[in-house]
Amino acid sequence: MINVGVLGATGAVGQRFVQLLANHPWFRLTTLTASERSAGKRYQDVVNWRLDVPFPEEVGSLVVEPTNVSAVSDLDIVFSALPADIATTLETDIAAAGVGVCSNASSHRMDSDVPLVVPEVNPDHLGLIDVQRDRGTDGFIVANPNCSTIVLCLSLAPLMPFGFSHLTVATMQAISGAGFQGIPAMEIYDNVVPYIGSEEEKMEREPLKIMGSFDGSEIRDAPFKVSASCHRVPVIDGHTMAVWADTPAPVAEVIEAYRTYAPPISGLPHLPAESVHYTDESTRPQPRLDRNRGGGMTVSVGRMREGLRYVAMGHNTIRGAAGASVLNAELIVSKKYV
Ligand SMILES: NC(=O)C1=CN([C@@H]2O[C@H](COP(=O)(O)OP(=O)(O)OC[C@H]3O[C@@H](n4cnc5c(N)ncnc54)[C@H](OP(=O)(O)O)[C@@H]3O)[C@@H](O)[C@H]2O)C=CC1
Ligand SMILES: N[C@@H](CC(=O)OP(=O)(O)O)C(=O)O
Repeated sequence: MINVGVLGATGAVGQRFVQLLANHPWFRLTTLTASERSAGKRYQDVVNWRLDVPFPEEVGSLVVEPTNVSAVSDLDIVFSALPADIATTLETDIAAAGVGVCSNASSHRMDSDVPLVVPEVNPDHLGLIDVQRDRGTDGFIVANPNCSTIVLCLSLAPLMPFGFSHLTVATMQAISGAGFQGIPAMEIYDNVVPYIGSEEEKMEREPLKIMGSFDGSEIRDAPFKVSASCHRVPVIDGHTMAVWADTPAPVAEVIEAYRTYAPPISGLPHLPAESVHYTDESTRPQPRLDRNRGGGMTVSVGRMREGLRYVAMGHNTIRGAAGASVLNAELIVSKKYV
């Protein structure tokens, strides 16, 4: 068993980490951290458990640690669900102390030596860990992308062989994406908010790195352009997006590619049976009906039309956040980096 911890374990993403790690077959969850407000108390006494799954009693008596290097320096891997401003320095310091950091935070995603990984899409980018280790530490940072970016990139995986030069995407993002304190009920109930700070910029640049090529020392960006418009909608979990790609590929061939898509990895506990599920139903995918497919790890795609136009949807705090990091860690272990 590999000893792991969660930074920011009381938050929206932190709770998902705890859900996924409490009974993990490879990882032993020994350490939970949060802010000074929560430190020193038992997790079950301090966490306001808001997930739609039962509280994992087995970790309830763990005492929450303050979030600092010494709290986690004897672990093999830490999962970071910290606000980005806190993650920036802390993740670097933890990696320098010899610990592997699998991060949800946006702080290091675009660093040239940090792999930005979706395991089914760019598992080879983990080679950047060796570039980080050339600096003389066993520790490393591996980031997972923004939650909307992950759903978009998985939905693109079967489409890549057809080629395109310009993507347009309009998102409908769940309120859990803003964190537990993120958006007041009075703003989102009976409403749509057509702005999410920095989200469009992330969706426009992260896919180019993820879909880029790795030559053993650096990533060369993929040669397409993304135009994004991001919107908050009154859905609890599940980011939906309408996508337009400028390819003349025949719809029937594209749908067949989705149906037969097989990722280049296997044998990881959180790899779902289907990473991308194509549905023929004209009113799907829908967040309420489809977000828990594959334990929340499957991205659902439908409404493929000439143009090429389609709709994609994925669970933002599982596939888009905690589940993405856990799958990254499983890939890291399977490739013997830990
Ligand atoms: N929500 C989502 O869908 C996604 C979120 N992310 C990213 O994941 C990270 C966490 O987001 P989310 O879970 O939504 O945020 P939340 O606000 O729900 O949780 C924040 C967590 O960080 C802790 N924390 C806050 N301030 C400090 C501090 N000064 N020192 C140490 N710990 C602190 C909190 O502890 P306490 O309870 O004690 O205050 C809590 O555990 C962010 O970087 C976010 O951008 C990434 C992808 C998707
Ligand atoms: N901004 C995303 C969630 C998030 O925190 O993204 P990032 O990890 O890129 O900061 C949303 O609101 O749905």
